[in-house]
Amino acid sequence: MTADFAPLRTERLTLRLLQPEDAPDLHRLINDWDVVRWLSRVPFPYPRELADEWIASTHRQLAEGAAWHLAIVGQDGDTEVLVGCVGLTRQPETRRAELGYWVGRRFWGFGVAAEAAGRLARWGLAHLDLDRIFAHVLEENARSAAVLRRIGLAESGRGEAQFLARSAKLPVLLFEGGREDLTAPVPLPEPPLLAEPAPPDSKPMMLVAACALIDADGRVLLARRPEGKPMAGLWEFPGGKLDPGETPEEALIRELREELGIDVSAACLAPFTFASHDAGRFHLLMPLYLCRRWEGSVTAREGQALAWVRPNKLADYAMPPADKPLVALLRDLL
Ligand SMILES: Nc1nc2c([nH]c(=O)n2[C@H]2C[C@H](O)[C@@H](COP(=O)(O)OP(=O)(O)OP(=O)(O)O)O2)c(=O)[nH]1
Repeated sequence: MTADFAPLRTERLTLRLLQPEDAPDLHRLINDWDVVRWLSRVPFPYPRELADEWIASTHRQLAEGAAWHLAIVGQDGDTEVLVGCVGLTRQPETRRAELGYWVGRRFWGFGVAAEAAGRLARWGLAHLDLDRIFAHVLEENARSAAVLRRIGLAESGRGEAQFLARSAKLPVLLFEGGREDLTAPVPLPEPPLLAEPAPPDSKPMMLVAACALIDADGRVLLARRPEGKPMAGLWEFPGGKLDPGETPEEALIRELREELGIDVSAACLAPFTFASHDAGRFHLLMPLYLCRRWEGSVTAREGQALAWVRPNKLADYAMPPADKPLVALLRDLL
């Protein structure tokens, strides 16, 4: 079974598919008691053939959508260097996945694990059907617990896990987090204010215009919030924040052209309903329009995933909390 995966990059690292040629380096790095003693499912000594088998199995699991185990590689001049591995394993029948990683001893102390694990976890929440990431670490593994905290997971309890290399069940700390915990800190843009000046202790109001595009079959277009934005991975109605001085219709015409490459006229935007939602740091006010006519064909201009969804299937798509009441109204209408 062959797998395909576009490498993920971070400031210093690349996360890519493991290749058969990585086996000797992988074996050298992992066949080290100081690495293996912290890992639950890895034997010690680590047989050389196991490196080949493991690499082949990562391709199978990735092709099946069961797990994404990747090589962490760094750059030493022009040479690529294997540093460790990081993986996400889907828990069957849930929207949860387990995060795991290890880093070769000579690369410890540089923040590699947090950089790689944080990147893969955020990618998973943005691109796979996941809502929660969990992990466990040996109770005495303070270094790894610190990594998980640094990427945004919080301790959720205690348990026990079998540690193969130690032939023992040992106490572990459980960690868990969702997209609100794991989103990389993205500075929140200044929300456009509806009325100025606002009383000093009131929440800023963010005005966002959104549109349900409806095709000839009565399907609704949803777009997936890309990695790096707050709530990455959730599905939403196309649209965005109003620029200063814009009307909601002008903002939508601009956003639909920028995001989807289509031309819509104000006359084709029918006001439908609105969301008024306490979003924590601001209050979101979002008029939702319906649009059945546009020019051009809908294309993902910003690399975002798009889905044309039948009204009775809208509930299968995880959406921001503000959208929930809108979806119910839309389903009743269509
Ligand atoms: N477009 C859209 N935004 C939504 C929906 N539901 C919901 O809570 N929001 C929130 C998410 C964000 O906090 C806000 C939209 O802001 P955004 O950052 O995506 O907007 P934008 O396209 O102007 O983004 P940017 O230029 O600042 O990157 O509204 C929805 O269905 N569609």
